[in-house]
Amino acid sequence: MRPNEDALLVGGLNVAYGRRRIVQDLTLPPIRRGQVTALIGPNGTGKSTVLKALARVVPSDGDLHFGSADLRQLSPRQRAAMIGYMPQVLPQGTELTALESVIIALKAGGEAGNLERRAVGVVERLGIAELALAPLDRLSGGERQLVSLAQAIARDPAMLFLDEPTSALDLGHVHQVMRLVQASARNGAAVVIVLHDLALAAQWADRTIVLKSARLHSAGAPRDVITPSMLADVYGFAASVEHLGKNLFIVPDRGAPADAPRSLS
Ligand SMILES: Nc1ncnc2c1ncn2[C@@H]1O[C@H](COP(=O)(O)OP(=O)(O)OP(=O)(O)O)[C@@H](O)[C@H]1O
Repeated sequence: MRPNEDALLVGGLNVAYGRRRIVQDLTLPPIRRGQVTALIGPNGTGKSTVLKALARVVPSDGDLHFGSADLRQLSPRQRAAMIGYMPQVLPQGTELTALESVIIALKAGGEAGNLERRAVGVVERLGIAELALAPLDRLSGGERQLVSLAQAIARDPAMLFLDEPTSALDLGHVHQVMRLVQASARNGAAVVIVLHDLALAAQWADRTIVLKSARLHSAGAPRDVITPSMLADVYGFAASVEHLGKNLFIVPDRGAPADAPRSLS
């Protein structure tokens, strides 16, 4: 693959859990700096697995390049400095405070200086300064998600990979987080965000990548990709779709066949 200074290039990606192959020979369109790319698709279709491979938290084969950097060759410290990753399932069983967890995230990337002040700045950006000294295990699900996002963005990484970062958040926090995610992209990060909420993807994403059975189904601007035929083909869901500016309305078809349980892809 030719280096592209402005994009993350993913080619011929293979990921397995033990002997179970999940992703085979997946090539994605360039994931550009400065843009928010939404990764969408049904349950079990491989979105989190792809994100983990990009974040280098699971091993993979294939090409993963960001500019001239081969992501598969990065040391743990280089990886931590370049990549911010927020997992779908948040770690449990830690007595760390929110602030300590952000300081650790800064240290992992080799940051020096007054890390406490930096960490306070990060939690303030997310509006969770009052949680700074709370042990993580005593936070609510949504609060914990906000702290996890603080850890991911703390180093202002060049690549930000977020797995359903708003799934536990209320309406106000959802939009606060999406504004922050968009600002990271506009500051030059390549952002990939797994979302189930297609309206959110339409509102905030510049590009959309659709996975079906761990394969690339389609990609492009949300209004070009989120269409009735995609919903039928990928989700088995009959609906009409209206894009009004950045707002998306999905109206299920009347008389659509009664929902039979659908097997996971
Ligand atoms: N640690 C694991 N070990 C074995 N199989 C796994 C593991 N994690 C995920 N899988 C399997 O890999 C497939 C893809 O899972 P993945 O979590 O990537 O899907 P997803 O698209 O993110 O799903 P969802 O939208 O439900 O979160 C599923 O069949 C799942 O059962």
